[in-house]
Amino acid sequence: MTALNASPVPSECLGEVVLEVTGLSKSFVGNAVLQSLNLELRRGEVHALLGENGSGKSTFIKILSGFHEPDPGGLVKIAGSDVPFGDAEESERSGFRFVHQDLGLIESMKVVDNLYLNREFSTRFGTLDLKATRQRARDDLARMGLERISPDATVRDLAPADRSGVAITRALRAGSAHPVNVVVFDEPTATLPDADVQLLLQTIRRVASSGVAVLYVTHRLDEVFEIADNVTILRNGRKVASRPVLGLTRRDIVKFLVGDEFEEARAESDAIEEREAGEAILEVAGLGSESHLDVSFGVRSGEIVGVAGIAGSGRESILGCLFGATRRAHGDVLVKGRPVKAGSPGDSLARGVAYLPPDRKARGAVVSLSARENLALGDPMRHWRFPRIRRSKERDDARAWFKEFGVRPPDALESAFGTFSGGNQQLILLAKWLRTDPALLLLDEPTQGVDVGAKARLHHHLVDAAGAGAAVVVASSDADELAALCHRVLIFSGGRIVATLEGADITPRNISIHSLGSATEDTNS
Ligand SMILES: Nc1ncnc2c1ncn2[C@@H]1O[C@H](COP(=O)(O)OP(=O)(O)OP(=O)(O)O)[C@@H](O)[C@H]1O
Repeated sequence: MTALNASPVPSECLGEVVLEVTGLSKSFVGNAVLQSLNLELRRGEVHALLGENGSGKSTFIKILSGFHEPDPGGLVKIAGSDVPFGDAEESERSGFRFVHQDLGLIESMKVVDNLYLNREFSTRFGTLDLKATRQRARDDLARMGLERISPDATVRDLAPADRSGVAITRALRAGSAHPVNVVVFDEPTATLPDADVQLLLQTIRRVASSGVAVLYVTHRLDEVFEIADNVTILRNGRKVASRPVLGLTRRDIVKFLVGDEFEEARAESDAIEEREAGEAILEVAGLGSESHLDVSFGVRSGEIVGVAGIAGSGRESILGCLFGATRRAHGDVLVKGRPVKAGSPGDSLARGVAYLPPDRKARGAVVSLSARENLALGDPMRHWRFPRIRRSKERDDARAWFKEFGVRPPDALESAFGTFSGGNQQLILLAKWLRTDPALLLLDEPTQGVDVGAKARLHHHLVDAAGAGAAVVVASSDADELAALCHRVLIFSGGRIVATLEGADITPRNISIHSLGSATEDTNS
């Protein structure tokens, strides 16, 4: 067995219970978000943790990491010893390690510096022993099967999976005084392109087989079947299932996840159908930017157009550029036949363009304002009647959107945006823009971190918006999402549109093949 730990676990210990969680609960101001959770994790297993948005997954992880204290009465034991609550150092000492979606790497620095920031090895004269530090980096990366990563590479230049690999290596680096027992991955593949997902899953498998238990939080069901031995499913803070993956079907898992809403969510998703396209809403001609070369396309009223492509293809930045959030070097963007000024989000907004950026916390919302206030930001004067804004009308309006979108908790209108779970934040932001009846809706990764039920509801709202006459453009790394939603899919590669899929040709497989195929041609040329 490969030693990832400073003190490797003998192979006969594989299968031993390493984590025991008993009766763990957590309430926020009387709202019970985790209720009497019992869970066991064994050495060598990958244990998937699933649950709809707001079901309590992050709260559980935050208790394990020492960030939250649970309600009295719960117990967490690791390798037989009680873990004290509310103390991050104790959590690390007990052998918990965490790899969050936000990897926490300093992108402008080298791999070696990220791995050992403030933990370099020193010579006997007290100076830094750079040679020894670099060798340790090489050894630690090799233990993870990541020999391909140079300690001297700058993190920014690494492929996305390798960036995750560096974060994992850092979490498990040798030389730590405390053994590693449980590694928690929080949606590690959410922002990874398909091609990188496999590489990362291999690394995670390797971590588990070294004798630690892996807790793997995800919304992607395919990954559960690919990597997990066991799965636990939370609904509304309660465990509804915990069992081996073998023998479960995708349908079983979805049923556990959404309960009775299952048939409803499916029916909504099936409602997506072809519609007659109307007048031209968006016309893009010869657009060029730092990441784009001569991009031209149009979108008509009633159409939902997808944008696909691997990382670096131009897919991630085209919508921001159309909206004016980033620089346009040349080319024209017309909305309803009238030119939109380059680099001017204000002009785009004035023409009825709404933009949902991919990074909702940094650019999409004001996290300290309430959900109601964030909703109102899209159209702040809607309830203005001289001499003031009618707050009760604004509240009624927000309540109706919460209900319409199934935001949870349903009565938390006045809670700070930052206290909502990731998926519910996304629903609130989408509602904020749909509320403005935009002519053109530009959505970057609209369902990242959104669970299956909410995703179907969100898609349903987009279909409705298109049905009511909006033009919708969705850039997504999720081929299933584009295939389920779009009338047409533009495939980007090397900053250009290299293929357009329509009708029956829009399948997840075709989207992936075209995205990757064009990328290979580009590399060869
Ligand atoms: N600090 C807080 N104050 C009040 N309520 C909170 C706080 N943190 C979380 N919650 C609530 O607890 C519930 C569970 O949230 P949690 O973040 O654990 O869900 P999740 O399963 O991780 O969801 P997602 O998949 O969307 O990330 C949510 O209803 C959320 O609004």
